[in-house]
Amino acid sequence: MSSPATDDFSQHTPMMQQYLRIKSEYPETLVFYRMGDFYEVFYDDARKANQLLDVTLTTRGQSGGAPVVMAGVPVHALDAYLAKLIKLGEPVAIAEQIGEVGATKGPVERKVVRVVTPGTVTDAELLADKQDAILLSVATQGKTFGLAWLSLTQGELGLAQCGERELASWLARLAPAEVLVDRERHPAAVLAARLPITNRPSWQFDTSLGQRKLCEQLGVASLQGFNAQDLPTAHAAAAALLSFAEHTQGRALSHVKRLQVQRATDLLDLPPASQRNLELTQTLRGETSPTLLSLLDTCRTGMGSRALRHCLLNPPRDRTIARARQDAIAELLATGFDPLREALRQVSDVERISARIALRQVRPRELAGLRATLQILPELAQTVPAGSALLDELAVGLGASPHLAELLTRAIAEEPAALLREGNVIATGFDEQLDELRSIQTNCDDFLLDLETRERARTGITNLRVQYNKVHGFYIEVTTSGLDKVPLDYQRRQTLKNAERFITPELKTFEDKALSAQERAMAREKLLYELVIDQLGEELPALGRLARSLATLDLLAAMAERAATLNWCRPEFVTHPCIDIQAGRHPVVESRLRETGSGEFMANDCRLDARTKLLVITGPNMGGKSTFMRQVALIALLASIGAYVPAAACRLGPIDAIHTRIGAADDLANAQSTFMLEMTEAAAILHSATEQSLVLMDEIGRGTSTFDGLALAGAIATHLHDKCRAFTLFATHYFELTEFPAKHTQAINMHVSAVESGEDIVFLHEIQPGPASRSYGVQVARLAGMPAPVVRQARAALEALEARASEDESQIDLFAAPPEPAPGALAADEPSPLLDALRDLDPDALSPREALAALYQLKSLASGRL
Ligand SMILES: Nc1ncnc2c1ncn2[C@@H]1O[C@H](COP(=O)(O)OP(=O)(O)OP(=O)(O)O)[C@@H](O)[C@H]1O
Repeated sequence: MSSPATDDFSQHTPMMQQYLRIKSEYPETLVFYRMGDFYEVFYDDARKANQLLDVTLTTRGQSGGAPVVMAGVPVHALDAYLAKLIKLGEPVAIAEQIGEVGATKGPVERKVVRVVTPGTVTDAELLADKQDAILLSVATQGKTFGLAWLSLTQGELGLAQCGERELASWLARLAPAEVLVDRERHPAAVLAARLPITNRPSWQFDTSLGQRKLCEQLGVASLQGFNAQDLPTAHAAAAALLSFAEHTQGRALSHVKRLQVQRATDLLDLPPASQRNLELTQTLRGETSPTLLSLLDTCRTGMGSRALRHCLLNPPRDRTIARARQDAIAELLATGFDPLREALRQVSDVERISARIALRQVRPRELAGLRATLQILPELAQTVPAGSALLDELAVGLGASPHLAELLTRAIAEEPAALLREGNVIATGFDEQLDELRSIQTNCDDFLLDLETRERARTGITNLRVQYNKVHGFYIEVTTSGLDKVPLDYQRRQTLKNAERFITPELKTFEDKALSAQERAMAREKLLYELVIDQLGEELPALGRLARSLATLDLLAAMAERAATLNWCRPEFVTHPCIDIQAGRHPVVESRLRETGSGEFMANDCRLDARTKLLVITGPNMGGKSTFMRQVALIALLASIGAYVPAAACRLGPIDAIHTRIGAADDLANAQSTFMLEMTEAAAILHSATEQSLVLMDEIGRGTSTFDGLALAGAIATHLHDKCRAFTLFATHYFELTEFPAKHTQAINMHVSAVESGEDIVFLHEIQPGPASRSYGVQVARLAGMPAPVVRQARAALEALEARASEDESQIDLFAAPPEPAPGALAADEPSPLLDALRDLDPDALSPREALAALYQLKSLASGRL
């Protein structure tokens, strides 16, 4: 049968009634119901578990007149199963036994203690070491989107608001593990990003509820202190976010005390296409290496790796942070970073351990790891060079809480058991009562030996043995041959094939004492552990500071190491617009060449400034155009995060965005053809690029017929040059575009060089001024192993085409200013201030004087004077 309806519980067994009640509160979530050493799942959940986890379906007894379909997973294997389900985007509610067994009539009390979802996992085993799980909530109000996100392990909240066009960038930048949306409204960008979605009821996306919850969470009366008061849509998202996070953790989130408001204008805009095309964290094939991140990440800790990924995807526009990081890296390079990196090897993941302390899920061995980290802090601090403001500040962060190390040393055993319920977690000497209870257990062996000797002497049974097992407790075992000597005070406990087992009043008294001592020791240990967590909980802010200091030190030391190993230089920031790179290299291509021994990378300059804003780059396929363009973008990005860059020298003015339009595969899943995708991305760039943006356009227009493509490429280049005035690298195979600079003062021609030797072609990968002389497509095809007859035919056809083209003298101006549209013929999507003003007018709300003023304004707009 499928899961029983919720209203007929009474026909079920008491245990199934309890289960069904719990399940009715989590109808859309798999419920893991604890029964002794197993978590059981029932009915439809069991069938799902059978499919997803390959666990065996069974039936057990009857309840409500039908067999109970169930499946189970052993408690010790829970993490492995959870990891699998989380990967599949399947949330799990964990119902534990919270009452004493046998304390009440009927089944032992059970309660859902937490719900594990992709965005709210905190278990070290379930999280990727180098990536944080971000839970994001998206609210929609009119055309505004509100974002609120939470990293449970970092204890940090984020808020932002954006328009529809920017939403995709935010999603790409945050890369959430789970997105909460109003079940009535699914924003298109969220669907397109194909992220795991969790639906929440509409009423939870409420602005005033969000404000209240945020204030409560942060312990403040107003959000003004965080500069977060004027973000109503983000507050609505926060309402749903905080409710969900509390619901999954089954408790308030006491450690979440930091709030960061991000405004799109604070960050360098890196749209999803740029992240993808520049292969920042993933290759175009979706692998994690080789990418910029995989090359940069030599961090020694998971905290450092996560901080590095975060800073790579969130480059600030303001250069203050970058300058501070550069100073720190310079200091580390001058003084040496190896001792610091060596010390960082011994550091455990303080960030995640702190979160698990806050959520009261921390395991004994994690506390032992925290203790070891705290103990080496003084030594680690010695390895941080002085002299840079940032390093000095971070060194102070390491000085946190010496008494915490002392508490953990006193309280936690040197090598604690993996789980609290295994005992031997609290150190000897920490608590008198616990020591006493434990000594009863240790003395147990002595007592049993002593009793055995005494009883052998008393009864004359020489092979009599005193023993213990879990099921029958303590007993005296006598083999059949000795049974006639058994005294009267021996009471039979169990009969075996060749022996009998007995108990005596003395042994019974001892058993009661020993067993209760064990139970009491266990309970005492649990209580003491909770008290230690309480004390640690009070130090969470200090632990948070420590985690951030360690993460940043690791990140800076890794950046210094990369700069030294890969021979990178410190970029200089200037206030005037320019991108001036001397002997720049593509870091990933360069290291690949080195690894595979395929030769040296050819370094190239790039000079863009107020006078030269657009480079038309031509040259043969495989010549290195894409590599050159990407390297310029990567260098600009690396500089923005404060890293050194792969160049001999580099000077950069302000940059607000990196836009890229580079060939991509068809996006079949979103039903977009290659050409449609190309135009959509190009349109987005033309709409948002500014004078401070860097734009890479690689072979725009190649997805359609030659004339269409050429015409579009010309018009797009003109728009970028005349209207956006962005720094643009424009690679193209259309030779006609080499005419562009003749008519556009801020554009110049560049080409990648190649030389012909006989029928072959040799790529020099050198960027030189001027247009390319020809495209060498046929030679490249020959290199690629094209059959000789095809190459011959193509060469002949090419010659004929070139001859015909040179006969046709008629010239078309590809770059002429666009003709004015006929009056009244505005395209539907073309912005018109006149129509906008007209639409905004509400005639019923105007006084006669206002109506007259409005009429004048409309007339001015119509004549183009406004
Ligand atoms: N500066 C360089 N030094 C050494 N090798 C290079 C350099 N630039 C590119 N290469 C090598 O040449 C290959 C092709 O480069 P790239 O893809 O940039 O060419 P392209 O001109 O954009 O070609 P296409 O027009 O076919 O896209 C790279 O994979 C790399 O191995």
